[in-house]
Amino acid sequence: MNLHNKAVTLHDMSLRDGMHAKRHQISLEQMVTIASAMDVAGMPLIEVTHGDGLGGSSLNYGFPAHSDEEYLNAVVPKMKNAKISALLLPGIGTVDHLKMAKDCGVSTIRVATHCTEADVSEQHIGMAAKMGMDTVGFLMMAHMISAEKVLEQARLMVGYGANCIYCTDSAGYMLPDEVSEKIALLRAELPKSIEIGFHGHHNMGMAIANSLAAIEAGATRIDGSVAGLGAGAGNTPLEVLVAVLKRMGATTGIDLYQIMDVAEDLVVPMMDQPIRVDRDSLTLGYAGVYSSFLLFAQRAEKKYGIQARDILVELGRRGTVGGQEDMIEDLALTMAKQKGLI
Ligand SMILES: C[C@H](O)CC(=O)C(=O)O
Ligand SMILES: [Mn+2]
Repeated sequence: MNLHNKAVTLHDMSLRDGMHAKRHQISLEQMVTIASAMDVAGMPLIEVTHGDGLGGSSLNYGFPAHSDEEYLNAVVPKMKNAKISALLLPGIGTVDHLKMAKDCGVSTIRVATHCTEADVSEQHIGMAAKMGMDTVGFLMMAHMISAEKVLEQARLMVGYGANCIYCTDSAGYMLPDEVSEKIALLRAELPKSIEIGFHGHHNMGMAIANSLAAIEAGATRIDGSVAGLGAGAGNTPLEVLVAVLKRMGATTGIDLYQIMDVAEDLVVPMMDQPIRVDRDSLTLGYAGVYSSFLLFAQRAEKKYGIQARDILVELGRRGTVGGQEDMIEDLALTMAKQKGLI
């Protein structure tokens, strides 16, 4: 693979996807300290919001330690070079949330939909683009559909005004060949002015390999998390990706030793549990399940005595997608009744 002199924009998720792993309980001080250290290390883009994006605070998704507005107002003014992004899932985040984020100084808005539902992003993408924001269409659970279907949905988002399209492996299910196929088709068929991005999860141990496959196929924006802090087995560990890209001659603008230190000294000590490929997170990848379902399934295991792995396999078999968090407890209850446990 020849990535010599290839410029890659890395985008940190530890303070947004990592919110899932932290049950949305990151303090303002932790947000500011970690974001500031990443800024100094040269991280160009950092995402800050509830794990489920703007407006995610709810019984269904979990109540955070602070509101999105509080997090953004704490972090944005402290950034010297890094830009701050916010995620928005139409139906959870509203147009008012979008305006609030813009007023707080957010520069990049990432409008996320299930991979077959790009049509619900028209209003939010349209408004973000009109406000002059870097506007990203983020197609989640992209393993569930063919490359041609991803392209069809991406074209809708581009038509609404997105200047960048993400192929998102929310379940950490994809293997490098699938990433290559999907990214290559997007790159070949979308206008050259549209950037392509990839967001991976490490549930099958493939996050670095998949990110490299994405770059080789034409992606220029790659998501990851310092120390991998993210849902499931976490996101692509950025300090590792920086080291790999450096060895391959690609450029990220990030200082390797500084980002290693952010991972080791700031992010790892904040983890509530090790973020690793274990039997439950591996099951997410193997069965193609939305990564943020992990802690919900583990809580249901404690409550109803059904193994999280069995719950996750059944969620995969049923083809559940993001937004169906309330089904997890319901399913565990049904399984427990069937087994005569309650
Ligand atoms: C709301 C999800 O956590 C977005 C994401 O990071 C993914 O689909 O993966
Ligand atoms: Mn994710």
